[in-house]
Amino acid sequence: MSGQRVDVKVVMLGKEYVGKTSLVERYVHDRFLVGPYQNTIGAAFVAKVMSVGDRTVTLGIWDTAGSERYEAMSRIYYRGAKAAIVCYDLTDSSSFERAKFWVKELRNQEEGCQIYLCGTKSDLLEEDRRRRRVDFHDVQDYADNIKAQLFETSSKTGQSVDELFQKVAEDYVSVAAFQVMTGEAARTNFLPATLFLMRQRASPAPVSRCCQAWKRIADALHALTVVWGGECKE
Ligand SMILES: Nc1nc2c(ncn2[C@@H]2O[C@H](COP(=O)(O)OP(=O)(O)OP(=O)(O)O)[C@@H](O)[C@H]2O)c(=O)[nH]1
Repeated sequence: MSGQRVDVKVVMLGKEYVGKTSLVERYVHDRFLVGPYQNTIGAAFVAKVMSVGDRTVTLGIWDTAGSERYEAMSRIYYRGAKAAIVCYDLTDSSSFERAKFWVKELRNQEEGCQIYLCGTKSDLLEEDRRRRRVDFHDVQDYADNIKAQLFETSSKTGQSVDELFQKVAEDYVSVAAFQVMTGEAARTNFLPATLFLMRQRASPAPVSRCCQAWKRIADALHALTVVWGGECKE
């Protein structure tokens, strides 16, 4: 990991053999490894620096093991993730059921995590349409329901792989910009709201002029303290 600062924690989830590692390999190293399948054990981490407009964003990608044997471990890796790429194999309907399992988990455990559904191995459908086992429209309806984005990719040809990760980074940048904006709004609204509260609290009880003057000074000092304290918290 070499202590690199990561902007977005991304976790890859999905049944074993759906092609999570191949997706990461294609995106990070632009290659497709052929040869005997090697299942991931535990999880693997890789960071990739990319650009979104004039911003540099570092994605920290956790590639988890799909085998149910490692399910408990995968849970550790999605903690605090800003984005989850939930993969299923377009030629294997059971892998889509497993994807739904992960979506449910994320919805229950990681509210702030943006979900990207990814149907893998689309090249196999190019070869033979009849191999499709997961209907595009069904998944699109499901994705709309859970407010997820849907991609169909091929790590073999590279189809839509860059687009998927680019979207993850772009969404991160726009959400971060939105948070800065709303943070600003909260700060600018803070002052008038505080003063309004101070005014409510300062409604005068019948006291002497001298007491009133001291009270005003005390209120003003208190208002300053509250405003100052609020600004420091930002
Ligand atoms: N044709 C084709 N085969 C793919 C594609 N992606 C992955 N595969 C193959 O599918 C098998 C599983 O790929 P992996 O990337 O290892 O799958 P995984 O989801 O990481 O598997 P686990 O580590 O067990 O969770 C390998 O034999 C890959 O070569 C693809 O886009 N097209």
